[in-house]
Amino acid sequence: MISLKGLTKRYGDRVAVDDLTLELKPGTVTGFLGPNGAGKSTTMRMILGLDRPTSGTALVGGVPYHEIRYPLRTVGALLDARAVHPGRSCRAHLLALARGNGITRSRVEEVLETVGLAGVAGRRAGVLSLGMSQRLGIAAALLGDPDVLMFDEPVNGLDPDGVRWVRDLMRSLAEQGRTVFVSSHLMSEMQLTADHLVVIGKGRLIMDAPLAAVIAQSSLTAVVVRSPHAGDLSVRLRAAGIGVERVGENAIVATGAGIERIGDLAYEAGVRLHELSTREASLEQAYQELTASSVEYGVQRASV
Ligand SMILES: Nc1ncnc2c1ncn2[C@@H]1O[C@H](COP(=O)(O)OP(=O)(O)OP(=O)(O)O)[C@@H](O)[C@H]1O
Repeated sequence: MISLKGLTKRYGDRVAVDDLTLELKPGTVTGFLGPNGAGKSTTMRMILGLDRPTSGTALVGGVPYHEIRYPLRTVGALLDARAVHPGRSCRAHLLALARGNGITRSRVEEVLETVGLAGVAGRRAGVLSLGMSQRLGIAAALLGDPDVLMFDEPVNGLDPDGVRWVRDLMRSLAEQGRTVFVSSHLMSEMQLTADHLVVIGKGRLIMDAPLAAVIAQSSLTAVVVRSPHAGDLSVRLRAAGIGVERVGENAIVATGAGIERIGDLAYEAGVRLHELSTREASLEQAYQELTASSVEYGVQRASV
């Protein structure tokens, strides 16, 4: 479990993280989303004791990171895959981390196997591809078999098989009851991986909700209705405050209410239905709506 209370970081007069209060639950993959510069890495760095909060607290399993005796056995993290001594082999890098945390040699071999680096364990970290470096970073995070795992952009540089492997790994870590906190800009991937989402913009919390709720609240999530009495039903739905768009003689797209409510209203109105289905927004669409006013470093959309 990770708990943030009023977590704030200022650099001069710039507020990188602004009063974040959150609880990240075990058994869940929580996706951490936000535009460039939103404060995701700074938040993760404060949880790991690498940056000092200006105010507020970040606790892992109820205590600040610096009070944890064997940190790698409590929280594993991948922040910057390239932050490894370039002259050290993969195995030597992991052995050095293991020694400081009371972790066995055999565990090093085990995680090398898990991340698919056993065959190149003797290779120097400095000559690894970005994807292999990511795998080494993930191995380091897994080393202490921790209950809490944090990954900053873990699929960066991975090929499609690697991306899928990370997705399956995150899911299985959560299924084992661990707390998994992962940042990414790849919305399609997050939609497949995360149960819960935390969205921030300009350091502030925008949303802390289950994935399904984030998608449901999008204005692009709608209910599609086909009925031979679409006109009558439109009047009825509008009277109930529901957004209605006619899309052809017999079809309606309704927004602002769930499928159950629309079905009930149709039933009450005695209107026969030939289709009642949900058209879900993608996470990408929901995310864009949520963060539209928080994008600092965006480019203007090209008009075609
Ligand atoms: N050491 C630092 N000194 C000054 N400003 C910093 C420092 N580290 C981060 N910042 C600023 O804090 C803000 C948040 O940065 P951060 O790297 O946490 O964002 P992010 O959400 O991880 O972005 P990205 O998606 O681009 O990785 C940015 O405006 C950044 O310029």
